[in-house]
Formats: sequence, C-alpha cells, structure tokens
Amino acid sequence: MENKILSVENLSYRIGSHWILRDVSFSISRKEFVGIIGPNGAGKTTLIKAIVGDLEVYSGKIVVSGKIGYLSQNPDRKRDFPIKVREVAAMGLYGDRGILRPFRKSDWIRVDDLLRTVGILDLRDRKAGTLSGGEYQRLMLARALASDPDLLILDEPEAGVDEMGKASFYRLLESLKNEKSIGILMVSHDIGMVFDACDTVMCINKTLHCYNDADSITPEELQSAFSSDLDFFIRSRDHFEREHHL
Ligand SMILES: Nc1ncnc2c1ncn2[C@@H]1O[C@H](COP(=O)(O)OP(=O)(O)OP(=O)(O)O)[C@@H](O)[C@H]1O
Repeated sequence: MENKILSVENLSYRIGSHWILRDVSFSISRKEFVGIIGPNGAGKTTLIKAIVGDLEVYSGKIVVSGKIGYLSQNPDRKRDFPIKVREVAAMGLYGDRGILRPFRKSDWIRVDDLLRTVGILDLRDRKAGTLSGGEYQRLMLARALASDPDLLILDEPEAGVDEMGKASFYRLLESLKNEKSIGILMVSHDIGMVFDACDTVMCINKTLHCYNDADSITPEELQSAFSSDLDFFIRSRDHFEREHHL
C-alpha cells in the first residue's frame, strides 16, 4: 500500500534461549494511530527498540518508509540542569538528518512554532527542569516533531500525567496525525485511553495476540494476551463492557 510507513515481518528476538518476541508481523499507514498493549514483560519496549534501530540482532524484516520521531520511556530529566525549554526543543533539529550548522533566526522561529503546536510556547524561556510532568511530555513531543517525522513512536507517554492531561495529550496526537499525515505507534498501559484514542489496537505478549480496529477486539482476544496479568485483563474487560453497553 502506498500509504504504508512501517512494515514489520516475522520479527523474532531472543536473549540466550529465552524468546522475547516471536513472529510478530504488522504494518502501519499514514494517519493511523496504533496502540500497543500487553502485560509487563510482554516485549513491547523491545519491539519499539527493534523499530528505532536500538536492537542489534533480531530475525525478520523491518521497513520504515520515512523518518521516525521517538519519545522514549522515562526520558532522562535532570531537575537542576540549566537549559531552557526552547533549547531542549531545538535539539530535535540536530541529529542524523538534522542541521549541522549554527542556528539561524529561522530555526528559532521553527522551534517556537513547534512549542506553539504542542501548547507550551508561553513556557519557552523556563528552565526545562521546572516543568510539570505533562508540560515536559509536551516538550519531548515538540523535540520529536522537530525532525518532521513520518512515524511518531511513543513508549508509555502517560507516566506522571493526570487524567485530564492524558486526554488532552491524546487529542493533540490525534490532530497531529491528521494535520501532518503521520502514523503513530504508542505503547500504553492505559487501556481505556488506548481504546478511546487509537484506530487500531495491538495486544502483544511475546507473540501478537490481536491486531484489529479498536472497536472489533473481543474480550477473548484480550484474555489470551493477558492471561498472565489478571488485573490488566479485568480492566480491559470492564472497559469493553462499558463501551459495548453489555
Ligand atoms: N537486556 C536484557 N537482558 C535480559 N532480559 C531482557 C533484556 N531486555 C529485556 N529483557 C526481558 O525481555 C522481556 C520483555 O521486556 P520489555 O521491556 O520489552 O517488556 P515490556 O512489554 O515493555 O514491559 P513493561 O510493560 O513492563 O514495560 C522482559 O522479560 C525483560 O526482562
């Protein structure tokens, strides 16, 4: 498909004799928001690492058609580091495919545009370490957007963010997806938000247990993925029943 920006075929990864991922295949298109759910230790972060190029040896094939913007799990955050919000966002313009020359005025205008897009332009001169969890998350998003990615990957972006903050962050992702015509792949433990915000939900537990429209996934499919995490399964089932008025 022309719109496809990520294709993963038969991805397997093991450490010694222990399989972390087995035969995982899926693809993502532009304007598709995919949520990855699964119990602790299911291999979600490992899958992301393989896609962003942080795993050295795996079997299978991963094809990315374009650039990736990546928000890692628990980004390193030093409260006393004296660097401004604007400067942190500007770092996204450097890197492999970024600029390698001194900053120009037009670059700062671009940085301010990004901060405006994520809703924190008024904080641009604050020290990054003084931001709240939700504000910092938006700053990381601005930095990831700086390279104009085709695929945005987020690993548990909701850590330390309250319910209102999460909901508005997911709305922001939804609008970015359409405005910039990007694909989004997000790992999350917030099952309710994933079912509400994502177009497609992927349940993983070493293997792919389901990969379908958020509206079509059944409790049985969730149970097969979450059999080792009963609490997570019950939350998923409760959400499903609420959504389908059972
Ligand atoms: N470098 C490593 N050495 C040994 N085991 C590892 C290594 N990296 C990951 N693992 C194991 O691989 C499995 C999958 O880890 P991964 O971090 O991908 O899970 P996850 O689904 O993201 O979990 P969580 O929801 O808890 O963040 C876990 O059992 C983990 O302990």
